[in-house]
Amino acid sequence: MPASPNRSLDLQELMDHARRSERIARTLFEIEVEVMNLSDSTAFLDHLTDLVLTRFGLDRVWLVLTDIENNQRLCASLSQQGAQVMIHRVPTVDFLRLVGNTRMPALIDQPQRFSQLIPPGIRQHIGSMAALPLIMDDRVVGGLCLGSQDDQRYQPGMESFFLEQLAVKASIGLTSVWAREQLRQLATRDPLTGLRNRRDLDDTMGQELSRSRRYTFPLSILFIDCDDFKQVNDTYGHDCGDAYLCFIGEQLQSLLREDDSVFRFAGDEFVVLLPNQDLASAHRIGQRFTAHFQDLRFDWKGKQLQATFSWGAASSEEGLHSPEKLLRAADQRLYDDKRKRRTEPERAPSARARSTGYDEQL
Ligand SMILES: Nc1nc2c(ncn2[C@@H]2O[C@H](COP(=O)(O)OP(=O)(O)OP(=O)(O)O)[C@@H](O)[C@H]2O)c(=O)[nH]1
Repeated sequence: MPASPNRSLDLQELMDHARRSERIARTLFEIEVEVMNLSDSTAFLDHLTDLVLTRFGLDRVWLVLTDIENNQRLCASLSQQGAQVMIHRVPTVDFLRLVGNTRMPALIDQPQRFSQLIPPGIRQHIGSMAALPLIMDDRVVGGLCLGSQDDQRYQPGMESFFLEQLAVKASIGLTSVWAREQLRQLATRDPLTGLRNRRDLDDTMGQELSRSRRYTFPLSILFIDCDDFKQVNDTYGHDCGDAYLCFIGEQLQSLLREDDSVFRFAGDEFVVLLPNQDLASAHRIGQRFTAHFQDLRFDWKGKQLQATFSWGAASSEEGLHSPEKLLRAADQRLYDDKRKRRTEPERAPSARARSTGYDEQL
């Protein structure tokens, strides 16, 4: 029996709908494949928002993050890594009041009523939007927001199956990439100072030495050890000692170029890696550190403490081509320096011998 005109139209509509669904499912799959192996949350979110924006022809895509504790660290990490994604912070109570805690996409065709969810600079461009809940460790941490100038594109009650899928994929992806990032952080960072740790130093030195051989440039290091640090702990307590180490780490880091890195080697010892710098420039940098700390005081509850340290330099240009040889040579020179400073204080006065006129000296 021939199909009635109405029936063939329904069938056509059905087929169009099926094709459209297939295209969306394929695009979602392609996006998932493109972001699944990214190694940090910045790359993941930058890439994801960019792909969603372009592949689905949206006008704006941004991230809303609530003020729960875990988000502070995520935000700090995103800003440190120079994330491009637009991030809008919203108090948790306001987010849940506007979007609800149903874990379903919120479809919004009256953005003026939801303006708190939209970064001020783009409010005039949003006619309708979808806020897809982002869930990490079973908590709503914010939303991936898709905005269109078209005020009909998202309307409450419309079919949202693919938006739900995108919300789940984004949540799973972000949770997994953030967990990997945290693990990496634990493995390579010193928990007290936040500096790179000794394990990372071993790996990085090996890589930098290979690079220095391949491209024939020197790799130099500075080994730094605080003077009389035990006295800081004994006099002012362990908390003060901890803060003192953080202070030294921050100061060293602030004095270095982008290519150079500072590591906490152990206790009160730090190592600075100077790729493409010869022994003479390592010496200049060591002297610069000493001069910088001479004029600086560490403030501990109103007491002004002077931080001093000894250092030794070593370089691959001296024929030291393994991490162990470089570290051993620099460590030996550091202790020569320390001994000299103690036996000949007038040549290199240590903090104990120096009169600074400040409240406290070490
Ligand atoms: N507060 C604090 N102290 C630490 C930490 N790690 C190691 N220490 C302490 O650092 C001190 C290092 O002492 P020493 O190796 O004798 O070094 P020093 O007192 O600087 O003496 P010299 O190196 O000879 O100038 C020890 O008392 C350790 O307990 C830490 O993470 N925090």
